[in-house]
Amino acid sequence: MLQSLLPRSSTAASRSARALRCLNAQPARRNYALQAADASDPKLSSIDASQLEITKTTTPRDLLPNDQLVFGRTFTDHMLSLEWTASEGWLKPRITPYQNLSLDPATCVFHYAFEAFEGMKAYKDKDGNVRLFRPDMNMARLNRSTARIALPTFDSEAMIDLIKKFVDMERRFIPSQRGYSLYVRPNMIGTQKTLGVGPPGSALFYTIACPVGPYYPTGFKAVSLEATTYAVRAWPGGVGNSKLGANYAPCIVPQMQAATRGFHQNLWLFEEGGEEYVTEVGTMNLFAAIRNKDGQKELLTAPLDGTILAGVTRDSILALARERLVPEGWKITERRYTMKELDEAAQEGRMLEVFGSGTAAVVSPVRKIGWRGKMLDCGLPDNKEAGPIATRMLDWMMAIQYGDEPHPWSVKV
Ligand SMILES: Cc1ncc(COP(=O)(O)O)c(C=O)c1O
Repeated sequence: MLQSLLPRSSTAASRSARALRCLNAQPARRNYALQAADASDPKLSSIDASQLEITKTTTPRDLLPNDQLVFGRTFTDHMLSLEWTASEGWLKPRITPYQNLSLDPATCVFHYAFEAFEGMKAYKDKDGNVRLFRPDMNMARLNRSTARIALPTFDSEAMIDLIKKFVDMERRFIPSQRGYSLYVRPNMIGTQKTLGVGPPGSALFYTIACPVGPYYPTGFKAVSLEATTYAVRAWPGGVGNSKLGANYAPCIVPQMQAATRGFHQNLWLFEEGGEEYVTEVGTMNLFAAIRNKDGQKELLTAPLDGTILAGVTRDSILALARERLVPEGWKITERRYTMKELDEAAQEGRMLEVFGSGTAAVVSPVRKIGWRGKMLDCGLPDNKEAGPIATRMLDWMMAIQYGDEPHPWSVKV
């Protein structure tokens, strides 16, 4: 047993030593986020983007009519790939025709879930320019995720350059209409052929992309959530703040069970000291707008304590709220809050609105939350599908994403 836990090479040994130092360096309780991957050996994370080799497809795909685009079903012509080995680091980047991977059945990703991914979007602006939204945030998060599972880290800037080149090659797949975009899925897997449990000696980074339509083709649709009280998604010291494939498969059964009771999604709680803290939804962070007991309007969301994903949309909404809602008298808070607190606010008529935030929908208004046999009314009038804050946030975010409002978050490819 001990043998199988030992690193396979001195490079792997120094990588695990660094990872351990990261873990041991965690200071106070509840600050479990791993350090950024800049602790890694620069030689093993550097990428030479100038070596990019491009092989264009000879069989370009037909474009689907916009109304037939389904998230994650149809992909573009090409993919970006980079292989990594523990002895050589990142090898020459390649853009090739989209193709199957060929991996040995003993490859470690299939057995021990060495996989981390990202989700980001490219938008076409009114002048035809293609724009990525805060790709630096996605790459920083992927580096944190891969570092957590002993996969290699990488030079974010060079990777963004490569992703820009890839997205630019696929620009014909991005419809010009407002609401459409290209969903970009960077992914990293451990590719070493071994059943030994240890840090992978080789890895593959690849990025694929699929054109997607507007999340709300006919306007907002508010959702219902069921607070899950019999299962936990993440816990202090765990990996809930990493975007690992292994975090998603276990969430499907509670999601299906919520669906059998008529809810759109389940809401993850974390119970501690007899309190049930609100954390996040399947693929969204959660915001609640309440009038607090002092009479002030407060927009609150769970803190980055290691148990939730640090959403790029969450961060953007917080920044916009601090810039644009605080002058209107709002208090913006990242703090732990409980179902009891939401229930009280709902009963006392202080619940203003609740919405999820994520790359897919930007904001997803919530009408009600089922919790321990109760149904919390989140404050939306029956004839409305979204509250004013969710509506304004969507407008503000889209203006930046589609380049209508010049902003440093929107990066031209
Ligand atoms: C678990 C989880 N929480 C939150 C989010 C929202 O993150 P982002 O705003 O970066 O899309 C996602 C989506 O990636 C997610 O999978």
